Order: sequence, then C-alpha cells, then structure tokens
Amino acid sequence: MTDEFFDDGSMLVSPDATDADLAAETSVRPKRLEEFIAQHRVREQLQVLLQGAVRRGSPPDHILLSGPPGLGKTTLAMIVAAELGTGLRMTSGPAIERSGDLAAILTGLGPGDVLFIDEIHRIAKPAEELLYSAMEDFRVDVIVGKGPGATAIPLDVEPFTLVGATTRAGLLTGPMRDRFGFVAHLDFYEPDALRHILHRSARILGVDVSDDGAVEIAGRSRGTPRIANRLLRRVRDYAEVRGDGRVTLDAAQAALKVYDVDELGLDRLDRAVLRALVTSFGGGPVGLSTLAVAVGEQPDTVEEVCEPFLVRAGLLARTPRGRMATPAAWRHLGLQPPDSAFGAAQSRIDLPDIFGTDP
Ligand SMILES: Nc1ncnc2c1ncn2[C@@H]1O[C@H](COP(=O)(O)OP(=O)(O)OP(=O)(O)O)[C@@H](O)[C@H]1O
Repeated sequence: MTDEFFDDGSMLVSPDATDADLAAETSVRPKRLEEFIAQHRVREQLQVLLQGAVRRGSPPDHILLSGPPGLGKTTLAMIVAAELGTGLRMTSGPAIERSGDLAAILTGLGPGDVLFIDEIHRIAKPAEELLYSAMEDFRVDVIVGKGPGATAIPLDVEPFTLVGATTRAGLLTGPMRDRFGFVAHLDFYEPDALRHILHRSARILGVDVSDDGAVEIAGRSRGTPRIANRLLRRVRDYAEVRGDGRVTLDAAQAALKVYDVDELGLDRLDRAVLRALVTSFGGGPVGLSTLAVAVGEQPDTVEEVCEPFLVRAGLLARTPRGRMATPAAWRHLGLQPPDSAFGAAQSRIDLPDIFGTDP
C-alpha cells in the first residue's frame, strides 16, 4: 500500500467510515429530520410518511435507503426512530449469518421499534427468507431440530419498521425489494449543501470556520458529508498547530496540500492512476490489471477505491477495451489532450456499454 493510506488502511478521501469517523460522527450527526441538510425530496417524502404513521399510531411501511457510503443512510435510520419516538436496534447484513441470529433480534423488538439493517444486500439467504414473513405478517417460523424430526415453531413479532440500507440496490432480490413500501435513493451532495453541513459541524465542534474556508473544503469532499467532516477535522488540526486555530481559505488550502487532496478532491493515488493512464498509455484504453501494476497497487484498490469517483468526476471511462482518460483528465494534470485520443477510441466502442464492462 502507498503512504496515502492511514494505519487502519483507510484513505483520507475514502467514503467508508473509519473507527475515528464513527467516534467523531456521533456528535455531528443530525438527530431530527429538520437538521438533515439537503436531499430535499427524500426528506419531504419521509416527513409525510412518518407524520402519517405517528397520526395513525401504527408503524410506517418498511423503508429502503440506497446510495453510496457516507451520504447519510445510518443517520436517516436514527432519525426515523427519533421522529417516531421508538426504540432502535441496529445490525448489518454480514453480522446476520444464521436465521437464528435474526429470529433472536426480531423477537426481542418492542412494539413499533425500528430495526436498522445496514448492507442488507449481504444478508445470508436463510435469514433473508425469515425476514420476509417478519416484514409481511410480523411472524417468524423458528425451526427446531434437524432432518425429518425438525419442527417449525411460529413466533409472533411486535409490529416494527425495517429500515434497510444498501450501497448496491441492484444486488437485492426481487422479493426483498418488493417488501419495502418506501424506497429512497440518496444522491451525492452539491458543494453548497456540503458548505452548510460544514458550518453546522463546525458550530457543534466549536471550530471557527470562515465561509471561504468551508467552500474550499466542500469543493474537495467528493459530494460526501462523511469526507467533508473528515477534511474539516484535518484542517482544524492544521489550523491549531500551524495557524491561529481558524479554518480559513488559506488554512484549508495549506492543510489539504499537506494531505495531498487537490481542488477536485483527488488524492495522490487517484492522480497516479490518471498520470499512468495519460503518460504511460497515451490515455488508454488499458486493462485494469496493467494499470494497477503501473501504479503499484492491487487491481481491487484501483477499481473500488479510485475509479468510482474518477468515473463520476468525468475523468476516467471504463470501456469494453479498457480504462481511458477523458480530455478533462489530461487538462486536470495540466496537459493538452491529443485531439484524437478519447473521441477516436470512443467511436470504436459500443457506447451503451461504456460503464458496464470490466475487461
Ligand atoms: N444530510 C446531512 N446533513 C448533515 N450531516 C450529514 C448528512 N448526511 C450525512 N451527514 C454526516 O455524514 C456522516 C456520515 O453519514 P452516515 O453514517 O449516515 O452515512 P451512511 O450513508 O450510513 O454511510 P455507510 O453506508 O458507510 O454506513 C454522519 O455522521 C453525519 O454527520
């Protein structure tokens, strides 16, 4: 691993939560719907759903939240329980290995409780089937014994609301998806929404942040609140050690230079991938494993850590013939894209498959 990785293997601009994030996020996590910034459509729909349920005095439909990591799915699950005034039980798909694990959780729920299952697409098949009857009929059949002597003991479950979160909605089975009455997708945040989130977090953390400082950090946060809050903590450290403690434009720029996060939010590995594509392979197309060798990384790291953002930022294209740098990538590295590079290669490929194939 290259040195932009921290000790725990995470990266400064990775959307995945580190232990440090989880500890720091507790204080800045919005507690109620009105504190949840942006995502207006989802917020309004949830408000109607939850107010209707409170008025009727019965749990709302089950809720599925999809979207990339760090955009607020866990936060929204906590908010749902807070708005309903109910208990919250949290678990995750990979933690539920046997259906018995899930049966124990379900039968332990209080009336109206919210059960949050993160990464619900990773739940084991037998547990998933148990979940169907719990979601639909508030009942589970627990199998006791093995073989011909096995018997199913039906157990009642208190009416509850399942909030499922997934980063891969496409991996959910049809029967599972159909059992959610409310499905919402969280989108990446605009820089201005991140600016608001940064001001709010700074207020809670007691950090003095100027508006241009917040704008600068927001622009480098890859549309992700978790990254914005993490960069704020790093810039605050820098400002306290090297400056007067204020998070200003200058402090943000100087700190993020030290941490190697550029104006678009790319870190050193992202730029290494683009530079290898452009300088060693003339802009591509080049296969993933060749590209990974060129930057001294594992193909998985390049594919899962760097590429999602590079593709979204319009800097890299995944084509059936390999990875390609877009003209914007050349320009981001301060280079002039050759006239023919991207257009010519693109005209030779099947455009509808451009993001779908992984040669
Ligand atoms: N709309 C928002 N307004 C304010 N802060 C937000 C918002 N969305 C997310 N955050 C902040 O970002 C952090 C990360 O959000 P959260 O843990 O809910 O993401 P997630 O989508 O559940 O991620 P993962 O999929 O990795 O579990 C939260 O602690 C919270 O402080």
